[in-house]
Amino acid sequence: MAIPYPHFIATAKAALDAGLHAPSSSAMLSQDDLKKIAAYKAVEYVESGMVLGLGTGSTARHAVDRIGELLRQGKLKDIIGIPTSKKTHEQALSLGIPLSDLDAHPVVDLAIDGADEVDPFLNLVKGRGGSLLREKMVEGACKKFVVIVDESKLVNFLGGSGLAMPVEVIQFCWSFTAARLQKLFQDAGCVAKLRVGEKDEPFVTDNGNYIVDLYFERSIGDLKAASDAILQLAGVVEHGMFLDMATTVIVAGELGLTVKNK
Ligand SMILES: O=C[C@H](O)[C@H](O)[C@H](O)COP(=O)(O)O
Repeated sequence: MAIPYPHFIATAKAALDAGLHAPSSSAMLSQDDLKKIAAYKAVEYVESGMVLGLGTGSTARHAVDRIGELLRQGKLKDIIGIPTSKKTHEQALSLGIPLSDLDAHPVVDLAIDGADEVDPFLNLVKGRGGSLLREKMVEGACKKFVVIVDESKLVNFLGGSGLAMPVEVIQFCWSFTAARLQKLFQDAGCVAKLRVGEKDEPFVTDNGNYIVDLYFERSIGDLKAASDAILQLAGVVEHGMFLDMATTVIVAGELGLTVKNK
């Protein structure tokens, strides 16, 4: 059940610190406000001394900002951040968050990150912003993975938004790999497209790879089977389905906050 904002805001110091005031109507909250509310709620899970996975994207950015702020205020101490992208690395550095990596810290206490889609079983699609491989490595190594979304990210089934399901592929013969991916899901009406960035050049990930976006007309059915089939293709590095990884999903919606636990 959703916690209505007036109640949440009256009881959550974090939201007040965020400069969010009890809304007289939900119309006062923008999508970015919702992302920020979810992010600040997630940061309540952070304790001094933790090794933290720092997510990527417009929602996770608020959580990283908040962690930096609490460190500056001395309300959090001895945090070590493991960034999931170059962009987050830069953001965390600029905030003075001490950073490390999985080589030095193979066990991560808690990761906080956004998602592009969340299904009713807390399976996710991630990577529409171009980060997925490092996210999957860091979030796969964490004891607790808190996902933060606004309610527009909720879907009945993965791929159900009609938007991309990203697959990171090596550059070599990417077109061959894209064709094989499309064939794999032809029953779901799959169309595979190379992601392009600025100047119509292929988008290149932090790891020097390309992304092939898969679009589905229908459900792909068994997600585990789909995941295994994708990963079996030589040329595929990783895909954006995060199955059975999230331990908590915090959803900020028009009517309030909902916390879903695995
Ligand atoms: O590639 C990007 C990451 O997977 C993001 O966490 C995901 O796309 C959600 O991003 P946003 O919070 O900007 O919607």
